[in-house]
Amino acid sequence: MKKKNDSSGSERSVGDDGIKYVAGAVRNENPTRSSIGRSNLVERARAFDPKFDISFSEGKFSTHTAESARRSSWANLFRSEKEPAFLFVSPTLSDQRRKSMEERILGNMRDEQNLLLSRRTPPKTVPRLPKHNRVGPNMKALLDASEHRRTNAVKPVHLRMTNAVKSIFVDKSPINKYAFKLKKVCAPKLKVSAEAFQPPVNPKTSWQRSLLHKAINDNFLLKNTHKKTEEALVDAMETVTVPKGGILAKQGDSSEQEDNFYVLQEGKVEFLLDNQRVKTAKAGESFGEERLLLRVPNETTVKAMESSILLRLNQYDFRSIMEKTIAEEWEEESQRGKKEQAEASTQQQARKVHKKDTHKPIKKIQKPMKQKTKKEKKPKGPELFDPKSLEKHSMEFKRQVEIRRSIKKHAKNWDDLEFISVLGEGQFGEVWLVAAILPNIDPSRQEFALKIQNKNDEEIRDDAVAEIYQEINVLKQIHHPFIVNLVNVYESEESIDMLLGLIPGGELWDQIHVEDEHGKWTSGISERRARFISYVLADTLAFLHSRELLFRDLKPENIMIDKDGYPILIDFGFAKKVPKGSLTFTFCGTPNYVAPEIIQNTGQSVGVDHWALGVVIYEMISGENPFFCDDMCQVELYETIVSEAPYAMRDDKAASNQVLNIIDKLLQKNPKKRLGYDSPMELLLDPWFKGMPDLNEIRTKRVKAPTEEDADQTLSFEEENTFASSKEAEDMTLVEEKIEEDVVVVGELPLSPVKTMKDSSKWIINSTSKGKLKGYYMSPKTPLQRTTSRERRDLLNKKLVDVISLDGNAVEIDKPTKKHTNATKK
Ligand SMILES: Nc1ncnc2c1ncn2[C@@H]1O[C@H](COP(=O)(O)OP(=O)(O)OP(=O)(O)O)[C@@H](O)[C@H]1O
Repeated sequence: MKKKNDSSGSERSVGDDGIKYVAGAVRNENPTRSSIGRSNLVERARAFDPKFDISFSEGKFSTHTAESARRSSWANLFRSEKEPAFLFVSPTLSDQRRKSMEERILGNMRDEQNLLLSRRTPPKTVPRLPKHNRVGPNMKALLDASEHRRTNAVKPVHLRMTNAVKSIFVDKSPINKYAFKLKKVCAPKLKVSAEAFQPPVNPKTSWQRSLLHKAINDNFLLKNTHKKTEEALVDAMETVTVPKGGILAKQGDSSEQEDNFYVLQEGKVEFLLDNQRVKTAKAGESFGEERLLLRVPNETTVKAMESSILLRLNQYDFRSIMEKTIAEEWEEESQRGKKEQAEASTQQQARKVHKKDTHKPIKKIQKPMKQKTKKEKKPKGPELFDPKSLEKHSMEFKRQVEIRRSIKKHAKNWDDLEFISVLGEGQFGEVWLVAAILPNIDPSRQEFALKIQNKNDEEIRDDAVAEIYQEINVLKQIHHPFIVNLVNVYESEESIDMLLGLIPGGELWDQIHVEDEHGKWTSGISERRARFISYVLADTLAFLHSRELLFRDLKPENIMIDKDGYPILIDFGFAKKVPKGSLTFTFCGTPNYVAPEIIQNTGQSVGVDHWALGVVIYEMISGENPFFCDDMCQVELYETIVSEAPYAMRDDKAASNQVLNIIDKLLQKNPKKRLGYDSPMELLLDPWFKGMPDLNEIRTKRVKAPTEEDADQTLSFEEENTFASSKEAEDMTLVEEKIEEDVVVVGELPLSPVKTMKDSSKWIINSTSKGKLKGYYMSPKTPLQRTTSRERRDLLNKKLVDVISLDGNAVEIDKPTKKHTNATKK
């Protein structure tokens, strides 16, 4: 084990065995016991994985309040007040993530910033259980159990933990999953409609204007705004002066008055975390961009270090200006497009007439031609879902209609339901397993899920009740085999409760992240299943989009798996009707899944769901989020989504070229270039879905959904799907040396020879048509991983250009049957 001291006194360790370790720690002078306990931590870490190593070093840090702890990630660094803190990183973490974490955490330690975090946030104390007068049989016991569950519950955090951390720190009770539940967010409603909004114009010098333009163009959130919008934003900013010691923002404050973005014109400000300076800003710098997006608590207090002049923009003005100017631009663009199209068609007609009948008087030619209504070209591909066709063919569909009718008759009231257990927890209440007796249905005792949503909860957002009604309205309109079935609605003074069809297979999240009996977590599902689930989801989204509905909260928690292994969409709280050709603007969704245009406020259309689908596919394959890193705060996450490519997928994950390609196409930053923007068929006809069963067979569930047990078949499900993977990760440097030894270059490689992974006695080579090797190769001796980083691919390209022979034996190469396009991730 090599150890390298850095200037902070923290240590970094690199294992000789090729496994990456990072372990650093700081502790204060009074290292008594912590709630976790250092030795306990080491012991548990090693129980999880004997190779897991942790080293410690001395350092100083100051005390923390629960508030600062709450705002930070608790995945990598743990402490409780006046007690030791530990930094550790899962050995399964990819190089890139590890590096980024190391830089952030150790870098921050060097800056003497305190990043030390608390393990738990305080339990929720507000009881939000149904009132006793509404209690059905056995409810008392359930209430007690539920109360216990609640007081012991770990409040949902917006961050994911590395698997290693999960397995060490999370106790094994069923409440644990709530610890990982991602919180959804939504911006407050605008006070006046953007159309009616009159953007303010505050006078400014030309010097101030250029300062603001520069600040806008330097800011990840604002830099892509159009010229007109940018001018309006500059106009709207107002000048504020603060004396030395004046407070611009208070830590933890989430009031409307603090929804401001600032550009510092003159002076200096400091950012205080629990009264300790963590950062300063000088003239020309900006801060507070997160407050333009959402009403979130301030991370720090911002205080003027000297008398300062700032330019300020508030959230409502920002959002209204964006919405107004972008909607206008959008409208202008579409009018321009229509005009150009009409002109082109008139000219074409005129040319035709002119050609045919040149002797006719010009006047006649100029007469507006009656435009032939061109039959819209039907895109090639499967037909979109039509509920009527299903009504005719699907027994299950008919049964649902009967059940809905029967409930209206036999379980009209809440009291007619039998409460069985809690199935899940939502933001404003719980989801219960309930049963109703329906005499005309076989069997007569039918089980459902009851989503209880409290109207008077003190934590409830202003717009949340409207959201509940919105969800009900949307679900009432749509009937689809893969969208949760709304059976009935019960309303009282306290809550609005939705009786839903029971989806017994749990959330997709639970299938992606699985804990075995030893507490070890594995993440990711087989590509075969991921492909099936994605195909069904793409079809379901196409249906919603054809109804002009955006879902806006696609994530593994909102995709349930039914008894047959099919994915069902739940939670339509953010679904919104957006007419074709229009945009919507309000920031809604779950941070890890929001598209760049949501963050940048440039208008949302179908692309936001396609982006989220890209993230979900990435997560199903890799078990990780493509943009989120364990110690990120929300602004960093948003910046990564807007500006950076997804993380390279971990090398121990099997992934075909096709899946990497579709992820790339869905995670296009520009929504107009994103797969599915022009037509849902683009998505359904993507090469990754080639060979999928007929959609009508799927919609009527006549196709058996693949299970994890079928995972082996994955590799032969299509000849052109190339796989190369090994579960044992190899250290990159070792692999590179072996390439040098083993590879003999003998000739030219014409096209893409493809073999399945099972045939691992041969090299698997996948090249582009130009003869450059890019992508997959393996041998029994050197189980190389699919290359994931561009530098590494380039390096290998140089080394493995033409035909490859292993240990002197010529490689048997099959003649390719099909030409492969775009074989690797760019
Ligand atoms: N029809 C159902 N069948 C079985 N379980 C369900 C059903 N609907 C919801 N659940 C469970 O309850 C959980 C919460 O439901 P849902 O996501 O609809 O609530 P929510 O209040 O919108 O949650 P959040 O706001 O946290 O996303 C789900 O994640 C799931 O585990």
